[in-house]
Amino acid sequence: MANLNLKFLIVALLSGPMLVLGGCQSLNTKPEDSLYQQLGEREGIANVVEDLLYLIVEDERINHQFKGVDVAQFHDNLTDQLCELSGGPCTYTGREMRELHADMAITDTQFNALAENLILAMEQNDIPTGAQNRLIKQLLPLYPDIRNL
Ligand code: HEM
Repeated sequence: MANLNLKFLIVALLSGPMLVLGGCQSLNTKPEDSLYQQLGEREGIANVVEDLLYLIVEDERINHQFKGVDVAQFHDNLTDQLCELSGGPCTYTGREMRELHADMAITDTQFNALAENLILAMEQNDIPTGAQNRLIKQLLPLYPDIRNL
């Protein structure tokens, strides 16, 4: 998993699970639910971000990058960002993505590790697979800024 290519991850995330599990979604999710609602609104997103933080701390591929980070602020800002990106009534007020990550020399492996942990955190919070895929898709445009490309 550590060497997983981003493209492979995305293709796997967007095609495989959707095809295999897409049919199941309709059993427990109303099609008109917005992504924000499927994530459990701001409270649900805050729970996902909290679990993501625990997973980051355990993950030796990326935890060194987070030493000294203000955890409460990180939690608040990432929650607002995911809330806004999922169509919720939040406004991300933190610093711009490129500026924040510019000095971190983030690799593809590290980017994928964070995406993988976010998916695991969503799994832990019983977020439907289709909603997981849709959130990851919303994050893809941030990739060049976070990788400083
Ligand atoms: C889709 C991927 C990512 C998203 C959406 C994202 C989002 C964010 C957001 C919203 C913040 C602001 C939090 C704050 O104000 O404290 C932030 C900060 C930060 N991010 Fe990311 N990030 C991503 C990937 C990564 C990766 C892969 C790493 C390192 C492996 C990383 C390391 C950090 C660190 C260390 C900070 C704190 C910077 C500081 O306080 O100066 N991020 N990120």
